[in-house]
Amino acid sequence: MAAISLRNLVKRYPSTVKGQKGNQVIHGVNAEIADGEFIVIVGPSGCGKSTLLRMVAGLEEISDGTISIGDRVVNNLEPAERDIAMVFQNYALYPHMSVFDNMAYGLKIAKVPKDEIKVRVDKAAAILELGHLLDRKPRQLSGGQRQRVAMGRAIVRQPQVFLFDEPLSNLDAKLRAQTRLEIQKLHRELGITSLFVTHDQVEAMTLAQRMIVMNAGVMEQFGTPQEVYHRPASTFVASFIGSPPMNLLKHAPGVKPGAILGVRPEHLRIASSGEGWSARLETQELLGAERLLYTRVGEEQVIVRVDESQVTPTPYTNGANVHLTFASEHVHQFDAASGKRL
Ligand SMILES: Nc1ncnc2c1ncn2[C@@H]1O[C@H](COP(=O)(O)OP(=O)(O)OP(=O)(O)O)[C@@H](O)[C@H]1O
Repeated sequence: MAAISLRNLVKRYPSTVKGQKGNQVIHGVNAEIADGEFIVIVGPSGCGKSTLLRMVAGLEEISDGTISIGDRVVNNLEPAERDIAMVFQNYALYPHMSVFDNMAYGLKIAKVPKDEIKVRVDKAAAILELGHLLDRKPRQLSGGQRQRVAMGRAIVRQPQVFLFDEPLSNLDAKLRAQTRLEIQKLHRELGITSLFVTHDQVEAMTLAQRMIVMNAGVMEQFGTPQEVYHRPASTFVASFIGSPPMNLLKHAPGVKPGAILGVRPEHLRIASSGEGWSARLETQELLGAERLLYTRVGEEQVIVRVDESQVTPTPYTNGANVHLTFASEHVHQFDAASGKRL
């Protein structure tokens, strides 16, 4: 196991057009990751999260800055010398090999003795409940089972660091939720420092001990899921984490000039009369246990999320004039120009 240190990390891809400047996709990322931590790197498509992970893995050259794993700077080390194991989105299993051989392959190459290989594969198979599938070929497995074999192959190597690149995105919603729990359990048992890339904020919130929120190659925030949800560092983080996203208003009553006021849909209350912002209820969606109310305050849309079990005896009527209130501790203020938290 090992800590990971990312210092002033920069990635520029060379231009494919001769004479043109390259494309910078990572802009000076700094992060100190403790030994044994589970870190999720989250952000929208194209924000640079895979590039960041691949730089740690040694699959992409580092343009500037340093990466350390444990007490070694790894910038110039080959992937095989970095003591990491990576789990990919497409599992990358060998189709002609059995589950056992897929898990054992890396160890065979590394010339680990045969009986030691058997001990390690059997142990990983037991942890992942793959023991009864060791003779099967990948095509005879379900997507979730293939995913576990890919994890097993990483575990048997007993690396210092696990790197996961969207490993759950090929699974259906139910299996994804179940595999999330398995990954959490695995991390509790093995305690190996892990970097996990996803574009899915629910995956990030539920798996991360701390999360790195990326936007256009910049680290917008590095914090626990609670910090990121309760104290988003920018309007980007505020609207990326949380569903539906935080309401961000420029013109509502009480918003200072040059500022943006943020309040989450779940922190707004709705009443037919009284104090607060005057709003018009335009439309609504019933999600089961919750209802989303789409209102308009002046020119701006404000979404309110209400718990269905607390619906008032008077039904919410589209077109009605309503009042929105919120507690002051739930208000977030951002600078309108930079988007940063004030
Ligand atoms: N080999 C390359 N050459 C040039 N540009 C690249 C290369 N690989 C990636 N990029 C660019 O770098 C940026 C970051 O890509 P990256 O794959 O890291 O994003 P991502 O956040 O992982 O996205 P996704 O979730 O879609 O996989 C993108 O703008 C992409 O177009």
